[in-house]
This record gives sequence, structure tokens and C-alpha cells, in this order.
Amino acid sequence: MPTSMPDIANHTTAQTEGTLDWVGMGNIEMPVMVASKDEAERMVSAHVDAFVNLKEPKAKGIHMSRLYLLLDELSSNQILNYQNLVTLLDGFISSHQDLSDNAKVQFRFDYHLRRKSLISGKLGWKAYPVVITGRLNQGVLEIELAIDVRYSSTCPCSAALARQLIQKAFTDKFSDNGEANLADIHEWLGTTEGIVATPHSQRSVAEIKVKLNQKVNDFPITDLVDTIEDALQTPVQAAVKREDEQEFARLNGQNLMFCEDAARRLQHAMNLEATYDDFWLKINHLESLHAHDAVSVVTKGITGGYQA
Ligand SMILES: Nc1nc2c(ncn2[C@@H]2O[C@H](COP(=O)(O)OP(=O)(O)OP(=O)(O)O)[C@@H](O)[C@H]2O)c(=O)[nH]1
Repeated sequence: MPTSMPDIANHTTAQTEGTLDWVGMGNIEMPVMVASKDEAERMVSAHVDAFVNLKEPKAKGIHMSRLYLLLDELSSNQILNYQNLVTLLDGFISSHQDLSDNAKVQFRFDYHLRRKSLISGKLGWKAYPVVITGRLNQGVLEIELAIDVRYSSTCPCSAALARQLIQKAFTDKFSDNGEANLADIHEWLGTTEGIVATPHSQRSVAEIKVKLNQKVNDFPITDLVDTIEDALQTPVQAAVKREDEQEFARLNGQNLMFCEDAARRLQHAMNLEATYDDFWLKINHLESLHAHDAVSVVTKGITGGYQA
């Protein structure tokens, strides 16, 4: 490097002094090889934020290039797992001696999983938005995995109201017809006159964040998705034949849910999981009755843990 190049970060002091909570780079685009438990290591296209604090009030700035090159080393020659994330955070701080003692990094990407249809056994891709965040704050390490899972929710109130209309239509049709037999009723039930009303359903999103610990080195992406989808029973589908669609209709009818029901189901399922130190859940029902969403939030509720 030519010796004559000015080095503002090292040789200039700040015009206005002050410490800063985070300084770094947002939205760095890079491929990352992700280690996900029980899956082959997979390349994803990630957007990365990388930060350190600036604890020296007189220092002009941090060394952005050092953060970038540490990230580039991970992207080019390593895999993203728990241990390498911790090493990266340590590297952010040790490359900024005297300037920084806190570090934060966040990887955002879509993780594709092969998911099986309900009955036909066909397979299809589903993309799950994943965010992996590492923080080293005052020596305290936090590694977080966040995933969005989409599913269908059918309104229990709307279902009850629809059933009432169906009962009324049945009474109107058959109360004066003493000669109606099972075959007549069976045929009538197969018409839109018989099922005169249908409850509304909505595409819904469960947002979940979990705190990981050193017991997991590969990120438990599939485990977490399975836990959520098994608890809800109505995840959106990939490959769908008619038999799958019919089963989906049955599952929706047998798993009617307000956003409160969905949150409690997931709360219960997550409380049974020993893998995670803490969890935070936000349920969003993107209503078809309203133009606004029905929302509920729940956390594990541990002292010093996630806040709602
Ligand atoms: N700190 C800081 N750097 C910035 C910013 N915007 C662009 N940069 C540039 O990031 C580049 C890399 O900075 P450094 O890491 O200090 O680069 P360097 O001096 O060649 O690297 P070292 O010798 O390791 O310090 C510099 O050219 C800065 O001008 C900013 O807002 N803050």
C-alpha cells in the first residue's frame, strides 16, 4: 500500500466527540453456506448487517473494511454455524482494539425446504424467511434464530355462524317433507344450497424467534419449522393434488383458530422444547373479513428474556 495514502480513521480525531452504540454496514449481499441440522450444507443468498460499537469518543471512525473482510472470509471459506458466528463476533471486536467491545451481525435469507404434500406424497419447495443474529454485548453472547412460517387459519366464529345457516337451510328444506330419505339428504348436502355458507379463512404468518445455546452447532431450522407446522396443522402447501386439497379443507375445519388459539398452541409446543433458552412469537392473521390483521404476541416469560 502506498505510504502516502491518508488514513482518516487512524489519524484524525472526531470533530464532535461521542460514543456510538453501533457503527457498521447494512445490507451487505453475499452468498453464505448455511449449516442447518439434518440438512446438507446449503448456499443461500444472504443480506448481512455487521456492527461494532464505538467506545472511544475521540476516534474518527471504525474500520469498515476489517468487518467486511472477516465476513468475506466466512462467506468464501467457511460455513455459517454457531461456533463460526461466535468466532466472527470475536473477530469484529479484536480487529477494533481500543475502539469497540460490542459486536452484532445479522444474516437474512430465504431457506428452501422440500415439504411433502398431505396425502399424495408429492414433494415441493417452500421458502422460509430466516434471520440469524449474533450479539456480543458487554461480554454476553446471544445467538438468535428467527423464522416466518405461513399457514391457513379458519375463523371459529365464522364457522359457527355458517353452521347455523346450514342448519336453518336444512330445517327449511326438510321439516315439511316427512318422506325425505337419507339419499335425498345426502344429495342435497352436496349442493351449494345445502352448504349455504362457508367460514372465512386467511393466510396467516407465525413469526418466531428463539435463543440458541452451545448445545446446537448447526442451526435447527427444520426442527423449528416442524414444531410450528405440527402444532398449527394447517401450513400452506407446495405440491397439491385434489386429494391433498380435500385433506387441507378437513384440517382447516378441524383446526379452527383465532389468533389467540394459534398463539396458545405454539406457546404450548415451544414450552415442551428443551433446545431453546427463550422464545418470542407473533401471530398475524391477515384477515379476509377485515382489511386489518388480527395479532397476538407471546414470550416464554423468563426473567431478563424476550419482552413482548
Ligand atoms: N468509518 C467509516 N468508514 C467509511 C464510511 N463510509 C465509507 N468508509 C470507508 O471505508 C473504507 C475502509 O476503511 P478502513 O477499514 O479504515 O480502511 P483501511 O484504513 O484501508 O484499513 P486498515 O488499514 O485496516 O485500517 C475507508 O476508505 C472509508 O472511507 C463511514 O461512514 N465510516
